[in-house]
Amino acid sequence: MNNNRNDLTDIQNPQRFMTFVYTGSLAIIAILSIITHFVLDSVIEQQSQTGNLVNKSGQQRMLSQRASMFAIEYESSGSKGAKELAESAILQMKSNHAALLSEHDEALKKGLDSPLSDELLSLYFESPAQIDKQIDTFSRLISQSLEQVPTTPENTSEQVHQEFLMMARAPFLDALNAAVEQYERESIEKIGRLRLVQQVILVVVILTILLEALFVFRPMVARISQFAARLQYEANYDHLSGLYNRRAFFRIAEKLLQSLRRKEKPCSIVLFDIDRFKAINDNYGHDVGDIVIQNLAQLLKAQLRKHDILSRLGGEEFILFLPETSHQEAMLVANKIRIYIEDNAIYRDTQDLKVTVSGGVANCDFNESLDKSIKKADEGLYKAKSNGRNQICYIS
Ligand SMILES: Nc1nc2c(ncn2[C@@H]2O[C@H](COP(=O)(O)OP(=O)(O)OP(=O)(O)O)[C@@H](O)[C@H]2O)c(=O)[nH]1
Repeated sequence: MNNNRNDLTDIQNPQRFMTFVYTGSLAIIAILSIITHFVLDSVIEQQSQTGNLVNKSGQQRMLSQRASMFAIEYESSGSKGAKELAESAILQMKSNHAALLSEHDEALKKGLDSPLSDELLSLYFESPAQIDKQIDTFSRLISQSLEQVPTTPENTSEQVHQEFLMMARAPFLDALNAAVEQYERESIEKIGRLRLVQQVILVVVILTILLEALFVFRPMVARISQFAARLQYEANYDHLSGLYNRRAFFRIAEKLLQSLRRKEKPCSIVLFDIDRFKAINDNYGHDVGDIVIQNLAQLLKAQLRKHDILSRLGGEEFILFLPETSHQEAMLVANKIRIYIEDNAIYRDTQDLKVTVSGGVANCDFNESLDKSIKKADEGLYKAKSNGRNQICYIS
């Protein structure tokens, strides 16, 4: 028990310490959870942003085909509806193009590097794709074609028609296809990187929880158990002798007495008190007095049966509850102990220290309380002291 006491005394304020450790650990988990939440949030945001880019770039392909298809229809039929649909497709195409390049334009305006990858920059601005330029040319050609009055086939500008048709079929469509594929590739890479970050954070959170369980919660639970064990020990045991204290003695003896009453079995009380203990303290010091108490406790314990109850009532006074023992038997036991103590040194240093004890015996009357029986034993002890000490007296 001493070891436990040493372990616990290093904590000045255990309640505050445990609250601090507990809330600190939970705070770390909370912070990591918040980070995970934000990373997840940004994965979702990125997913929707990249999805949007891929979608817009895909739309460009469809719009180029749509614009050329309705422009041809307008040329051949003069349908106003076809003209409007072609114009709307071109407008939508320009607006998508502006949206796809908005971040790039913004960065250039601020004198910063373009956020677009080298591959996309090349697709938009360099030969052979030059999407930026091709969109411009394509929309201009479509607009020119729509400006013709398509009453007769002769009015149709064959050259313009051929040009945008060629564009819509080959280089422009190929460039737009390449852009969609590039956006898709970049989107997969970006989300892959974020997923990796998210997985790393998840592993860190799980590791933190495991480490906290091992190095914070486990030792904390061990300390709480030690603390509870210590409290329980102190509530029931006398710190000097290691015997039951007065409170525990009464609780256990009362219970035992009730059961013996039911079985109508006898039991006895013995009170022991060291003779002239004050002189031991005065002559050898209080520390030696303490050792005498401890040694006597061990000696008494060694003399008793397993079910006998021994307690230090206080000072140099000990009490014994002997179940299934008549007062005659109790007198024999008490005298045997008294003689043993008288004959053996209780403390050995430069010289042997011997002590004697006086005792009082009473039987537990089933019609009386435990207190009353103890009082009688105390009268016996008083009598033994008055008669010259080192003797046991019985009071009926
Ligand atoms: N060392 C030590 N002394 C204690 C402890 N508890 C009580 N005492 C001392 O025990 C002594 C008891 O003295 P008294 O009650 O006068 O009795 P006594 O000297 O034993 O004399 P008698 O009982 O009449 O034989 C006092 O000096 C107390 O200070 C303890 O835990 N340790």
